[in-house]
Amino acid sequence: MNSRLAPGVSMSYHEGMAERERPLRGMDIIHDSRSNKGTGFTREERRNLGLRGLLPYQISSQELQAQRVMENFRRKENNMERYIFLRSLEERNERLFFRVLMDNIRELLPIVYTPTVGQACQQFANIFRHAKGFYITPEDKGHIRDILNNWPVEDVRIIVVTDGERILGLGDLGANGMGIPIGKLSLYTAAGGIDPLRCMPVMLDVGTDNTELLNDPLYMGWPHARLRGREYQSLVEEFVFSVQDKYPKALIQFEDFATPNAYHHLKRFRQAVLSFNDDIQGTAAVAVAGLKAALRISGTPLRDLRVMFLGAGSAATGMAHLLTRALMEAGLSEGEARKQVQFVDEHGLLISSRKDLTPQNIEYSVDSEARDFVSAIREFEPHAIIGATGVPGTFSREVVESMAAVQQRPIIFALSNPTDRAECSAAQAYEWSSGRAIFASGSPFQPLEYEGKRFEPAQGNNVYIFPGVGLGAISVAASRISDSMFLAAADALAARVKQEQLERGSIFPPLTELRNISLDIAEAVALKAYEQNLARYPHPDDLRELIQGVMYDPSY
Ligand SMILES: NC(=O)C1=CN([C@@H]2O[C@H](COP(=O)(O)OP(=O)(O)OC[C@H]3O[C@@H](n4cnc5c(N)ncnc54)[C@H](O)[C@@H]3O)[C@@H](O)[C@H]2O)C=CC1
Ligand SMILES: CC(=O)C(=O)O
Ligand SMILES: [Mg+2]
Repeated sequence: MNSRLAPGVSMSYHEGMAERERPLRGMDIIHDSRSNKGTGFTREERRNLGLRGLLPYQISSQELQAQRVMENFRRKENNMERYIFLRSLEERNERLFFRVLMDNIRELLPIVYTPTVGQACQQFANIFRHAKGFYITPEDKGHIRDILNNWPVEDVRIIVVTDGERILGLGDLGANGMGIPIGKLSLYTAAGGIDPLRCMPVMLDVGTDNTELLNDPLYMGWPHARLRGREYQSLVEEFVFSVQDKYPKALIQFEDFATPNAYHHLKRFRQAVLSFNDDIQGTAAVAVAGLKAALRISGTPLRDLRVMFLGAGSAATGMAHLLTRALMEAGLSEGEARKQVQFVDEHGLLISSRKDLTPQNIEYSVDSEARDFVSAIREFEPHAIIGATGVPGTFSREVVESMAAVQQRPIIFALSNPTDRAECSAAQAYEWSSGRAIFASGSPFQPLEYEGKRFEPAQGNNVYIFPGVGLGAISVAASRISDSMFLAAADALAARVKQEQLERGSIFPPLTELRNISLDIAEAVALKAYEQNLARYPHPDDLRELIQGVMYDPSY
């Protein structure tokens, strides 16, 4: 039993959580999205809360309201309209929004998340209706702790923060990137069962180098070139330590930072603060899980696995790092494991003589005659290629055919988001490999038929990982997040893949299982936290029951 408690950290998840809630009545309750039930208020509630006369007569069950929402949703003409519709629903009736999202996750995920959320970020200023989330600019320097008091919640547990510089594969979107923390946190609630009240989306609005945005009169961010260097780092530092002071139990998820900053923040804060980088670490866990499931199809032992990454930025190097750990668990030395991983980036194979390698690249650089992607594939004969470039078309026909020539069941992960940035489509991967590819993509592709056989392409996205990691970490008040937790998360995810799914070529469990997947991952992460002496709450009698007990239920 571990009962080390940090200052400000109480003995259990619920302790200290009660917010000073003002009793609402009448129109105020209807205008309060957290309390509002719309036509769902019962006759008695209508009498007691001063609602008589303010609502149409009929009382709708939440199920009926959800049905009405989905009918309206499906009538919308395009995905942006659907996105706006869902966000507006959230502003009116938060519980109904989450009910609908949880019950229709397959249909709604591509709207609140990739690909549509990418488009929503690009048009953020045009579709803006209602402030959501917390914005920090360089003008707040020295005052961040103060202004955090403006946030109306006393006990925040999950913060997703971005500075908007690398939004999906769409580049620098400045303050418009706020759509990403908002979207990720919707999934923390829908998949990870985190009460939305405990979630805080944050935009570190340090400007943008996107001149199109700077010249757009509708752009709403701090209208300057990006703050860089020391001033930038010290703003991030002030933010992190202000959050620690105000919310000592909160987990900070860094999201969509440009790679040098992503690694800088990870290195700077991972030991000091409960935090992780989703693009580096969450993506890594989903990739390792996907690879382990794919090897069940191809029959290759994990210790033999050779992987070639296209792209050598935060996502790819994060995956390589965790994969190396997984290979070491399978019995290889670190040196042997690294030899089974290679990278190709926009300048070709990462060879030791190159002068442009980052610290994360150098350890994987090789001595080879091959330079371009296809010749590197022919020489290395990888079992898997994993794309994280943000550049569509980079898994060309020649690339896929080369993979099909060296492997009977080539593993092809085109992980870049949104859909129009994917390295190749599902149809291309199946067609160019004569139906032999084991395929996954960051954004969803529809099921398809190839030569009479039905394929259900899997979505290899960190959405399978971060909600469970966050839930597990905060359920036991972990003091930090370790690599072993991500390996445990990957194993918990891979364990949920059933044989019949593998037969349809799908290497991740159905998205409809996201809540149970997150629960499994949370349990695995929490167990690791106890094992590594990183949990600050005492060990409960039944860990799974404890975690399940804190999961948010939007029903009324
Ligand atoms: N599926 C998922 O869960 C996730 C997907 N991603 C996606 O991964 C992509 C990359 O993200 P980061 O690694 O953070 O970006 P990054 O900018 O750090 O890395 C991009 C890498 O691609 C390389 N590259 C660019 N053009 C290339 C080309 N034509 N051929 C080969 N390599 C090329 C660059 O040299 C760089 O190494 C994004 O599209 C993002 O949406 C990121 C995180 C999670
Ligand atoms: C999924 C994700 O985190 C990304 O594309 O950046
Ligand atoms: Mg991301």
